[in-house]
Amino acid sequence: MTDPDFITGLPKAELHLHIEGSLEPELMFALAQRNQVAIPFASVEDVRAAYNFSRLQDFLDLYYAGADVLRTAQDFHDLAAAYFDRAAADGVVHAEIMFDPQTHTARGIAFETVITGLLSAIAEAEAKHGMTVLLIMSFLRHLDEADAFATLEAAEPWLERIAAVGLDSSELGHPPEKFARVFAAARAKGLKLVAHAGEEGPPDYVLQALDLIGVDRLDHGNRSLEDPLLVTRLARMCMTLTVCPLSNLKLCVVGDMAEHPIDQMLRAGLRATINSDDPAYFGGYVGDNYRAVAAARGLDRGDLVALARNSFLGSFLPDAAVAEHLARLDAYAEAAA
Ligand SMILES: Nc1ncnc2[nH]cnc12
Ligand SMILES: [Zn+2]
Repeated sequence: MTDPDFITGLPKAELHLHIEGSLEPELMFALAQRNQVAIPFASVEDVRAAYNFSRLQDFLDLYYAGADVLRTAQDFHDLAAAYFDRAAADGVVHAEIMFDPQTHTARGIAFETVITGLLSAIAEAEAKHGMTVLLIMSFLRHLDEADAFATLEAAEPWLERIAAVGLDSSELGHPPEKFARVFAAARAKGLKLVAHAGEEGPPDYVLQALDLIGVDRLDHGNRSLEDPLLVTRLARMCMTLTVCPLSNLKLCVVGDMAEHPIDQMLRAGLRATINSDDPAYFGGYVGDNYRAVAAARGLDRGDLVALARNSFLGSFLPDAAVAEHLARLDAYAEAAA
C-alpha cells in the first residue's frame, strides 16, 4: 500500500471545517443560477483564479461574498451533502462541522432555514456513509457581543442538536476576551467551547482562549509555538489543536509547506490534528492536507496514525465511541504494517 492510499484509508475525524468554506465554485455557480443571484465572476476558472490570499481578511472577503448564493434549506442541504460525500471518500468517519449563522441571518436568511438544511444533510450522511456528525455554531468575532448573544438566543430551539460554540472570522483586533460572557452563557447551556486563536493573532489570544473562555479545544493555535511556557501548558493539559496545513499555506501563516510546524507540534507533545478548514478555498480536503504535510515534512506512518488518533481523542464523542474508533484505527495500522 502506498502512503497516499494509507492516508485515504486511515480512519479519521475532521474537527475543523467551516461548511460555508466547502462551497466549490461549481456549486456556487449552480446555486447562483437556481436562486437568480448575481456573482462577480464569469466562470468557475475565474473564481478559482481569485483565490490568491496574502492574509486571512483577503480570504474572508471572498468567503462571505460566496456565501450569498446560499438562500434556501435545500441549498444548505446540498452544500453539506457534497462535503459529507467528499469526507467519507477521504476516510472521515466522524466530522464536527462549523456553521456561521450570522453570515446568513445578516442577509435575512432565517436561522431555521440554515439549520434545517444542515440537519437533513447530516441525517442523510449518517445513513449513507455510516459517519457521525456534530454541529458547532460559530460566532463571527468582527461583530459585537450583543450580536453573538442574539445568535445564541436564536439557536435555543435547536440546542439539543448543537454540540459546541466556536469563534471565527477576523482574529486581529478581536481577542477572545470580547466574547467571554457569551461563551460563559453557552457553557451554562451545556455546550462545549472552541475558538480560533493563534492563527494570525498573538500567543496572548491563545492565553485568553484558555483563561477567559476556557476552551475545550483550540482552532489553529500555530502561534502558541512562539511561547515555550504556553506550549508546555497546552501539552500538559492535553489541549487539542485543530491544525489546517493547506489553510496555513494559502493564508500565509506559513511561507512554505516545507516549513510547516506539524512535526514540531507532535514532538513537543501537543495533541495536534489535521483538518481542512475551508477546503473549497484552500485547495484540498482533509486527505489532501495529510498528504501535503506528510510529503513536505517527511511524516511516517506512525506520525499519521498519531494524528488520526488525536482527531478521535480531541473529538466531542462519548468515551465509548472514542474507544471504538481507536480500536479500529489500531486494527487498520496493524493490517497495513
Ligand atoms: N481560517 C479561518 N479563520 C478565521 N475565520 C474563518 N472562517 C472561515 N475560515 C476561517
Ligand atoms: Zn477555521
